[in-house]
Amino acid sequence: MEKFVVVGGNRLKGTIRANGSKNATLPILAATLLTGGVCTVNEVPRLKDVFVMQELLTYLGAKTNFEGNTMTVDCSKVQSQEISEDLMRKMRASNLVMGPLIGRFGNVKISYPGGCNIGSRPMNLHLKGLATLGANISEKFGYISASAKQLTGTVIHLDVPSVGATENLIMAAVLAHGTTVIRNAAKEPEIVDLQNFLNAMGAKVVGAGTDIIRIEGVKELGSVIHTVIPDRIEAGTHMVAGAITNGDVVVTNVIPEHLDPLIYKLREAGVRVEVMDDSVRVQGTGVIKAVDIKTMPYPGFPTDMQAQMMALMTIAEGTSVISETIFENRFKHVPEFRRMGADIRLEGHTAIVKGVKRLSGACVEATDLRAGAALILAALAAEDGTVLDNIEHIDRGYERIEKKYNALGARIIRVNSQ
Ligand SMILES: CC(=O)N[C@H]1[C@@H](OP(=O)(O)OP(=O)(O)OC[C@H]2O[C@@H](n3ccc(=O)[nH]c3=O)[C@H](O)[C@@H]2O)O[C@H](CO)[C@@H](O)[C@@H]1O
Ligand SMILES: C=C(OP(=O)(O)O)C(=O)O
Repeated sequence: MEKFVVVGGNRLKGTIRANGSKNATLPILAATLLTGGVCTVNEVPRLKDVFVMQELLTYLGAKTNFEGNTMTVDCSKVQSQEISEDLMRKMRASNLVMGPLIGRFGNVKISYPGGCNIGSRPMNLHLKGLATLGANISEKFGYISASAKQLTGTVIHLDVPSVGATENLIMAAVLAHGTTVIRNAAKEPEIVDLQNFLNAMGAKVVGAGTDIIRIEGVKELGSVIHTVIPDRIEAGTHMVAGAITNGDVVVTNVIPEHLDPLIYKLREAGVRVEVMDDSVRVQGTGVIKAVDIKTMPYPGFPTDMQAQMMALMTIAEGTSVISETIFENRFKHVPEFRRMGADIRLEGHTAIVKGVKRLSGACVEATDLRAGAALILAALAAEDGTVLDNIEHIDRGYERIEKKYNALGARIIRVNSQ
């Protein structure tokens, strides 16, 4: 078990590069299962979740090679086979192998990936969509089986714009017979990246980035070389790091448009944000004003930035109202912030954050990935030292975050604790 010891109070200054997007990489790696060709994927972040996806692909018979930030995957020898609980439970996003496996092989059996710390995260929309495409679905003893002689294109209307369901259904439909239309699809940039990856393999997908996606089935897909988009959530976290320490931070390798909801909120909060072609500069102005936040599907304010923004609001002037509308249990960081002196009241899915002058260091726990990142941010701004436990959650989504922040003037030490 490892912990972070964070010595707060240093202004972060300098340039920091965001990696390729975790949430774009995971479906893209799952999509390599759709072809017998060789897929080369650049800008793959070296994260725990990515290693789990690599392990899953290898288990299914793929040959993978991961050097630097490039992964090559050869799925020519892959067979669809039952994936057991121990592998599926390692990561929620394991469910993304479902669409490609049924699409290419006509059958898939996986253990339920289960819920997680931020909510119950059901799979009903994935399964309903696959059934609409013609799959027979059964659920028994925590396993989901789906099979179909040939999936057939159809119209699927999603009750809510689920990112994962949209991705799984696109991947299932690319080799289906005929045309599939997904309505009320999720519009996240990661779905556009998946579309670009699939089309480069020979698929015919249009509409990603809007709420109607049209997929014309093709007979087979081939080899591809693709570069993953920058991670807007990692970049956003670094931007808040600049703001919360009253620093001056340039974040490179970003697509600024993907950061719009955050850029506008930070400006509203009194932080200076300058947008360049593929970088953003965040400068503290000595004042942080309270702003209200409501998480929404893209292009709304991302739920994956809610905890980090709450960290900033804990030391804002005034009272901020933060509403979480995507996940029912994504306020587990609140008691941890309170340990650091934050003044936060919870009313259902809303947090009322009354800014305090200063946070103080404490022993706190990362309850999930973004909660952990948010606690690092709070600790950077706090008086005294903070000890942050359960940092394996943070390693799921940030590659050696302490190294990156220390290069900007932070003091974060990774320690082994038994
Ligand atoms: C690997 C990855 O890309 N993860 C992201 C993805 O997760 P993920 O794809 O799991 O999130 P979804 O978009 O599916 O979830 C959105 C909402 O839909 C609900 N839902 C989802 C599926 C379903 O079958 N039934 C159902 O009710 C969920 O409970 C949640 O309330 O999008 C989330 C929302 O932007 C992000 O927080 C995650 O970081
Ligand atoms: C919730 C997240 O990821 P996942 O969907 O993989 O749990 C996240 O990246 O913040």
